[in-house]
Amino acid sequence: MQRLNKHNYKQAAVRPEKILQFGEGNFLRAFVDWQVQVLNEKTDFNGSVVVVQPRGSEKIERLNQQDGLFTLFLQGMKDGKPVDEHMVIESISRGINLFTNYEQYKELAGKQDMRFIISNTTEAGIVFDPEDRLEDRPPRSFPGKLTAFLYYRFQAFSGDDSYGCIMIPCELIENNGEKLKEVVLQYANHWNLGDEFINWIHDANTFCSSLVDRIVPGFPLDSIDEKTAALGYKDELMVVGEQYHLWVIEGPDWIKDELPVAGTGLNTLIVDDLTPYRVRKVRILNGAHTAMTPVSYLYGLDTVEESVKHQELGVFIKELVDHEIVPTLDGSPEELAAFSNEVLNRFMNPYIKHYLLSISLNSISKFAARNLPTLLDYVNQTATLPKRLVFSLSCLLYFYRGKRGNQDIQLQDNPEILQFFQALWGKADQHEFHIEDLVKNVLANKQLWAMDLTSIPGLVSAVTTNLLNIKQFGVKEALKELYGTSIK
Ligand SMILES: NC(=O)c1ccc[n+]([C@@H]2O[C@H](COP(=O)([O-])OP(=O)(O)OC[C@H]3O[C@@H](n4cnc5c(N)ncnc54)[C@H](O)[C@@H]3O)[C@@H](O)[C@H]2O)c1
Ligand SMILES: O=P(O)(O)OC[C@@H](O)[C@@H](O)[C@H](O)[C@H](O)CO
Repeated sequence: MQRLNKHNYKQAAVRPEKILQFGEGNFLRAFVDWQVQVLNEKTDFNGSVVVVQPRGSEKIERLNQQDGLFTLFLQGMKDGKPVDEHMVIESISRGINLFTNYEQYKELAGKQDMRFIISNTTEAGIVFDPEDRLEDRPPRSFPGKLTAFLYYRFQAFSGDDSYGCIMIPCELIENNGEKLKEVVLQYANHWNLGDEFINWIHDANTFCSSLVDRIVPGFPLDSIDEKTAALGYKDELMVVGEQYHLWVIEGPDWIKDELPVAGTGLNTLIVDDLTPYRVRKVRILNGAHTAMTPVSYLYGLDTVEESVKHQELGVFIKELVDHEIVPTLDGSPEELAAFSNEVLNRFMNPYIKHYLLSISLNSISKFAARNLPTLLDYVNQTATLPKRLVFSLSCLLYFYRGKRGNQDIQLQDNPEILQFFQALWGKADQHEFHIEDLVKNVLANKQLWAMDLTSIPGLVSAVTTNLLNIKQFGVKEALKELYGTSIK
């Protein structure tokens, strides 16, 4: 069977290269590159995307072997109806391998049409690396690469303000635009690029913060044979996402002229302040994902859909959202309720297998970022503990023991975190350590939580009780114990 590329499929329309994209991953392809395709189809945007890989190069080679083409499956509810559609995305013109073709990257910086710079380099990507140098081909970090690109552009146009860029980072961190600008300026100083360049960064360039929302489980490993047979070609870059999408971009109003999303049907908003959108999305959607993962996985389930449809866990998750997350948020209760219902419906998407194990990547820092603020707000507001969130935290500690029954769990987190838990559980399992000591050790670790959680009244005792029940009777029984009786 032939591979998807321009010879076997069709040559994509040649369009000016207006967007540089840091990230070849599933999410950006199913979200940004799809949106660019919609803009090209429905407006006079007429632009294509050049992709560079923030780390490594092997995926860029794969992208070029397919001439930037890939198949996107969008599956889920749209306007109240189930929709299962697929399309070939043609908006990527090429990928540049920064290790072998760095000159192409420098040349691109000098092209007049280039205007937008988009990134998704995970929560770990927007960092300063003092070892990076301008002479590196390429600098290691994403902001190092970006600063070099902006400097080549500044030089190519002799500092002309008309040739600045609009940066729209998609990393799920607070104030991603501001953070990115800060690190770029740090490099500009570190590399002594001069005041003129620094002024040009301020005056000619715009750094927008943005918030993204679309569930993208990625490559359809489970159904690849079936999908390949139906398509009639091989596609190593196939990607599956839900129908729902939201992109909130915090930036000046004039961006609407350059990114003409109005009237396209895209749920892309250009706003003055994205804080309310970010807080509710991260706390409700990501918070529920992260909180359900250790509970459901240890219960014996594998996917989000199974969890929210499960007789007992479905109730647990809904109550966790409705009674513990939502009441801590500012905003109209009706709007928050509508949003959380929509999220739970999206989790029930029958087309999408979203594996709990894939969500479990870096669960400790995710719990700290997505659920701990809720837990603290709840305690401050009610002077009681949110029992479901605390149960989730207890399951999380047990999850990091690395066993579901007799099966090993493929834990994915920083090696130091894994070693920390391994050492504690080793001692607890050998009875050298009481469970309460393990709990105190974990909750007191400021490197995990940026604070000492043992100071929260009653938390050590509640987590210890849960953990003893989980260890002795399993999650199912421990959950019943939590509710006092069996939950319906
Ligand atoms: N998949 C989703 O449903 C979804 C939805 C919204 C947001 N996100 C966010 O996207 C990220 C994952 O992206 P994906 O789902 O496309 O996964 P992916 O593995 O396909 O892509 C990850 C990308 O991040 C880059 N990367 C990883 N670590 C990096 C580092 N330390 N420095 C620089 N670059 C790095 C990789 O090179 C790759 O381009 C997560 O941070 C997640 O929060 C994902
Ligand atoms: O992608 P992660 O690993 O940071 O988090 C897992 C999910 O919570 C996340 O991917 C959501 O599906 C996404 O944020 C929805 O927009």
